[in-house]
Amino acid sequence: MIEFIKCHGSGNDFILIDERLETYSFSEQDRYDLSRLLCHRASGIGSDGILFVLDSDKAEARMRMFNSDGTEAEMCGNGLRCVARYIIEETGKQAVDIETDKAVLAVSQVDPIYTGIDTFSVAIEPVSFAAKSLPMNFPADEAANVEVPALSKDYRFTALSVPNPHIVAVVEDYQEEDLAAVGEKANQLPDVFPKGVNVSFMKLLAPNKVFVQTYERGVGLTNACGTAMSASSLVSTLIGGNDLDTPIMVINKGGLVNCVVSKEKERYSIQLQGNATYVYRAAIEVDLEEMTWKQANSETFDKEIATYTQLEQYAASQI
Ligand SMILES: N[C@@H](CCC[C@H](N)C(=O)O)C(=O)O
Repeated sequence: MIEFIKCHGSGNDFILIDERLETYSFSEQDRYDLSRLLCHRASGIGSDGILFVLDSDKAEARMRMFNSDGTEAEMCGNGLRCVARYIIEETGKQAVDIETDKAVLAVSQVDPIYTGIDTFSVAIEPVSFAAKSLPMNFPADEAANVEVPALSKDYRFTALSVPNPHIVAVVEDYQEEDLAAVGEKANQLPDVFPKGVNVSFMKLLAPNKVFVQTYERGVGLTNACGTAMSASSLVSTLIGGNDLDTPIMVINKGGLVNCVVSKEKERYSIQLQGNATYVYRAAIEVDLEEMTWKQANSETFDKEIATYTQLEQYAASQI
């Protein structure tokens, strides 16, 4: 029997499982199997990934994030906001640290980005433009607004890790199929991106306002990707579209977030601020040998779902 919360950040949806609550004692294979079984949109619960919450000796808790294909990511921005809410509500503190794969990150509850939406801010770091940090095999140390001939002749990309790997193209307009095709191809080029890569198309809408959509490694097209919106905000700032230390409104297919890009002694960091909405809480019986599951009970969060619909409508009106 596994208890979980179905939640989302900007429509990027997750199954949050607190491994500390029960003695689940998942093995690495179990986490891989659970992700493939439960995230499946047709035969599972359906989600972009699973957020496992664990004990930490460095922070209030630890987050591990698995994509729907069972691979583990170094970081997940929208997911971290959901885990931030969970731990902040559990501890009653307004700010805590959460351990992630590559860093211990500060998270806090902040002023709402939209009326009635509890809002959480998470640090997105470390940031690196070194091609090897993704890793990306590229003839120069950095790939800033470059053509990647093996990938596409139509777009130019900037590569950065935050710390999961991203490439961002600034586009005027695009068809979703084009993003899907480029994203799929990028994740079939192990000679260029040995660990795969998240691919984003960003439109500059106005000063401090952008639209971002992402083909996520291990998932495919998603409503939003928090680390991608953070990476894109940084890229847009570097090309002069946005200001440092100023909220950038990032519209996405599932809503909107604010990203604040800062620079201290040549080091960039980003604050990603947005919703962490609970959709329902449930318990399921899972048989990992048979790879089957069945739902035992559930409780939905109707009020916050309804409030989030208003934010979605507002976001759509901003494009
Ligand atoms: N949706 C996430 C990122 C999830 C991981 C990504 N697919 C990867 O493999 O790096 C986010 O909100 O950042």
